[in-house]
Amino acid sequence: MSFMLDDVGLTHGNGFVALSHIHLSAMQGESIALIGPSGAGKTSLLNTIGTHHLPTAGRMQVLGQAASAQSPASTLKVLRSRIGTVHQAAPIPLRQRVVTAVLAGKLGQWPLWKALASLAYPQDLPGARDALARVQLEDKLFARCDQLSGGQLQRVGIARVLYQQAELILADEPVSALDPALSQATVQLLVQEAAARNATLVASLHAVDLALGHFARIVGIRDGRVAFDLPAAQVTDALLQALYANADGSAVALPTLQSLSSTPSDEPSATTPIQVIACR
Ligand SMILES: Nc1ncnc2c1ncn2[C@@H]1O[C@H](COP(=O)(O)OP(=O)(O)OP(=O)(O)O)[C@@H](O)[C@H]1O
Repeated sequence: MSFMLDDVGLTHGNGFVALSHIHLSAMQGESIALIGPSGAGKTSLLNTIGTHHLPTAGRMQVLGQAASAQSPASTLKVLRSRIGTVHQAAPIPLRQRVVTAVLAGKLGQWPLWKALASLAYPQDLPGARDALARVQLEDKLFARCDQLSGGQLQRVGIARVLYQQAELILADEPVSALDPALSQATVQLLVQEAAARNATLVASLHAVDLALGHFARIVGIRDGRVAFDLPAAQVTDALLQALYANADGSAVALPTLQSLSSTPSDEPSATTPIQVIACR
């Protein structure tokens, strides 16, 4: 078992209930896409599995370890070093060099002396170069992060997780800053990487076609709850319509790679039809 959430709830400090009654588990090596409308709770769920938020209700186990608000900080620190996270906006100091940002993937696994030394003298140039080559950024090894575009920075965040070789990869909208072709290639890279190392991958995606095209298991999230948890081939158009429907029940066009890339805001276009090609 990679993780198990048993009736988990998450209430934020301001009293907002972001997640309720979540039952979700994954075997080691599974790849899962989280989909659902904006504000549904996908990021909250990923942050909870990653132990950055701890459940305020229910029980959670991650990588064989119980994780709760009562867990010792040292236990959570070790656990987090085994989890790789790709953020929507990579939390990378902009003055840092790309090589340092990638090598930071293993800071939690290295002894303190090596981690500190790596800040001044990068400790594993070939490893960083390899990871960057996989996201087509080999030539940016010594660039400063503030010289990169938003999409390049997002790919540096992905290279960092590839370098980390985590047992559990949590990717929160990992391709939101990439064009459709690069989005496809990058999601495929993450899925292939996880499969090759038997790592578990959970990715939240706005584009429904991207999720259905690359992931065997799809979890729909709405209003902080699991709306469905199904093999991609069993996710019907009716389920998707219900997942994304407006609060008054009226239908919306489903968000696709194409509609999202041609719409400046994160609102899906009202006209784009979706072509569902399920992953088998
Ligand atoms: N730290 C916080 N404190 C209070 N409320 C929060 C906090 N973080 C998130 N929320 C609220 O929880 C709800 C779920 O947010 P979340 O970011 O998990 O949704 P999401 O499905 O990832 O959305 P999106 O697709 O737009 O990124 C939202 O209403 C959000 O405003």
